[in-house]
Amino acid sequence: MSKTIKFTKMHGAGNDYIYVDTSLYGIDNPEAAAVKWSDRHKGIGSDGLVLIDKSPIPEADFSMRIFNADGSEAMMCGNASRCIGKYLHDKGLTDLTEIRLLTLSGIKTLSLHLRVDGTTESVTVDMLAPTLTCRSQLATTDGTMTDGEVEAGDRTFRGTFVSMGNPHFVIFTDNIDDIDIARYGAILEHHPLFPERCNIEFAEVEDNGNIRTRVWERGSGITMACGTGACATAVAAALTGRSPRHCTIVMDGGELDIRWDETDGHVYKTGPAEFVFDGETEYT
Ligand SMILES: N[C@H](CCC[C@H](N)C(=O)O)C(=O)O
Repeated sequence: MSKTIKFTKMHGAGNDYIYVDTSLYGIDNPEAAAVKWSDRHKGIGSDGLVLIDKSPIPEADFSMRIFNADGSEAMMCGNASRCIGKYLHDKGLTDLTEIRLLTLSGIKTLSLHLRVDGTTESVTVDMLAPTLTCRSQLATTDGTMTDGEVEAGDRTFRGTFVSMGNPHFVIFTDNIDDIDIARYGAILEHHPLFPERCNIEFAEVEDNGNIRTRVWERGSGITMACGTGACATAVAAALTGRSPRHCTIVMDGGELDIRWDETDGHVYKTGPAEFVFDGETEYT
């Protein structure tokens, strides 16, 4: 028995997702829906599927789940969290401009920056503190890696592990355009070093201090931007002395402002959130 589902397409710096309010539409197989709907030729086309709901606990206002284009569920999505803030406010589902969002990696606070007409121009998200030691996500003896060597096919890369709930491996290079990201990103995503697979960032610190970063996302491949990846890149750059704790991450789809706060240790990410279109699709 099929039913009509209303969805909204949005993107954060080009990282585009399909958003469904599951307080209105039950999606009992989100993994399969994510695969079907993300297909850019036979489906709606997106980097994945984001489900929004009311929070089941009083400590948060709303909740989110995120599924990559391959159907795998992730702990968190930085770009989607900003779009959720815009979605909830601009669709009149809340008049809060500080929204507590429950995710699988904790409660993130979204601070909306509104235009004169009241619509959401950009959003700052308290992404909480990074995790630098995580034996379940990094198979080293101590669960950490800072500028460590990893073999990937015919190349050796040096990278730093940072978890923002979801795992990231940040590789700094002097020439980002010299790296075949589709080839080496795919190898590294599935590297035995990463028991839960991994998001892979390739980053080049530019003369003006900005960090140009391209990303191969776990479960979605090359995307135009990755919010948690931008946070991980900024943390890895500060950790290894390549950048101060406040920097701009320049991704293919746009720029994200990242600040790793010295006082509370949290990472604050500010960036755009764009509405693309509302649509309907059949769900069986
Ligand atoms: N591919 C990621 C989830 C999406 C994160 C990304 N799109 C972001 O903006 O943080 C993972 O499997 O951990």
